[in-house]
Amino acid sequence: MERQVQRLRQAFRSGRSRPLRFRQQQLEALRRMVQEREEDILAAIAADLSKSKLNAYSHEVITILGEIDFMLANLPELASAKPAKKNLLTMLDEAYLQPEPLGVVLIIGAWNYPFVLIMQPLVGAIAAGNAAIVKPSELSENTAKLLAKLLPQYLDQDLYAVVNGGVAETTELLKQRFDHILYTGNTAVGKIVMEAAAKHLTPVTLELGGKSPCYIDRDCDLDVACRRITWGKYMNCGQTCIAPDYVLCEASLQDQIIQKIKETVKEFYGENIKESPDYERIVNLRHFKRLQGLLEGQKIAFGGETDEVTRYIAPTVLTDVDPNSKVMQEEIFGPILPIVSVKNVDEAISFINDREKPLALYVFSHNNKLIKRVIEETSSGGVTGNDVIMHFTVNSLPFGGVGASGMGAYHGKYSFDTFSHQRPCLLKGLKGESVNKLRYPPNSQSKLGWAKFLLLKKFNRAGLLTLLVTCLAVVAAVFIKKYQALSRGNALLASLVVHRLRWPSKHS
Ligand SMILES: NC(=O)c1ccc[n+]([C@@H]2O[C@H](COP(=O)([O-])OP(=O)(O)OC[C@H]3O[C@@H](n4cnc5c(N)ncnc54)[C@H](O)[C@@H]3O)[C@@H](O)[C@H]2O)c1
Ligand SMILES: CCCCCCCCCCCCC/C=C/C=O
Repeated sequence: MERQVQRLRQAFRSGRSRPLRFRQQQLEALRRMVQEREEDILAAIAADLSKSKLNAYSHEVITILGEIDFMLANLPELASAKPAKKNLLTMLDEAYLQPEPLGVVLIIGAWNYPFVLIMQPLVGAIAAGNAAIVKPSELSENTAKLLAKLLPQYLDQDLYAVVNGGVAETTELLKQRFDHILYTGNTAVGKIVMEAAAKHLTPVTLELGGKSPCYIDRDCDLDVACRRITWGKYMNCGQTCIAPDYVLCEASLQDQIIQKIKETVKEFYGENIKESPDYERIVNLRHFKRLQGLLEGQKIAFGGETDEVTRYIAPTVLTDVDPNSKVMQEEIFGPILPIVSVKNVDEAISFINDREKPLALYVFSHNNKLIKRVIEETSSGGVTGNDVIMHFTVNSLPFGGVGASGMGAYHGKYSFDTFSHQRPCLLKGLKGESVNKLRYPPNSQSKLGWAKFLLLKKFNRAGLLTLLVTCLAVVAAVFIKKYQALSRGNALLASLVVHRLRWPSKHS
């Protein structure tokens, strides 16, 4: 592994990944890969998650094609130097921010959206001019194998590599020095990644999880709210980082919500959910058993059927859930939706704030003020009001967590920024030493006065007077220079000009 990282570092140092044309070519190659190998990609995702190819396309492929198109359209602007504001001491100089690639970056993906969670960060890393190693999740082994086969066929092999494997291989990989690590997965492993990164002072982006709450207000269109929640909760069989984890609402709303979600489940997946091409399965037996455990002792409003052989768990709603029960202690990451009743919005806000900061927060209400209030008085990675999941699809919004749900963010411009260093540059000329004397020793009270004026824009009367005299001296010097030049050229014309120049001074 050490040699692999060294090989990438050498290629990065050659400077090959930096020219914009090269980055564009690699992104175009990535797009070609997605288009030409679409069938293989959909088949791999389908095999990993028992997902229909249509769903694999709309959940994963669309996102990546959109991200590549965005980067290709915006790369020149994103990579360009941005002028910076200057102070009085540097107003004649050039100040700007120059984005530069970080070097060799590591991207570790999770299994639940195995293609998106590797490819979307990779697009950002390439766009920003880095070399990259990607480590797909071993739990989504079909997509992992396919990525290891396809990426080297389309991308520069010295700059981009795929490492496959589980804990042992990832542990070995994390011993190497990287210039940035973007990790997607659970919080416990996030801590392991951060600890390993700290040994090399490597910055990290941690895309973690958490329990994303969904508050439904009394003043709300429950039909619409329940339809949207049903879609976001049971998509990918609940195995979505930003799925609404649980519902908070007033007790009087519970029965209606249960009824409406039940009807929507039927509308979406039919009478026989097991037969629906749109309903996925739990990724493996360990997660299946974990989810079964979360159902124990709960009041099941509907759903709850399980089948170990196919790892099927029906869309399920739990009612009157005790906030201290197990299902409310860990991220569910499956098709189980607990409803917890609260007295009002104040109690909902306290409930959210008493727990770790979630990755997403959802509020449904006709009352915009209430939505804004919940946003104002809580914290979460992202928010969608009156819908779920959809903030993920807006690539002008950074995607990431806060507190226990992660740090840093990506998507669109934010991916480019995550994998770049914004290098501050100040370019000065070699003239202007008279001004520079102000900062050279020996120091004096008057120099300090100038420094205060130039850097803090603070001045006293004496300072103002000195400034006025200096300005006049500068103006006089310019006039004298002009006069001398003209007198050398044409004495007659010069005398006329001098006459004119003198004229206003009489009246000043
Ligand atoms: N924020 C996001 O964008 C996002 C997206 C998807 C999933 N998630 C979160 O991820 C979690 C589910 O993913 P998961 O963790 O089950 O996925 P996972 O099991 O696929 O693990 C994620 C990655 O960590 C690696 N890994 C596992 N154990 C490790 C160890 N001991 N040392 C080093 N690396 C190790 C795996 O090989 C894998 O590549 C959920 O909490 C979910 O909310 C977050
Ligand atoms: C025609 C339907 C288009 C629907 C588009 C919705 C796309 C949703 C994509 C969700 C992807 C979520 C990825 C989340 C990662 C965390 O687990």
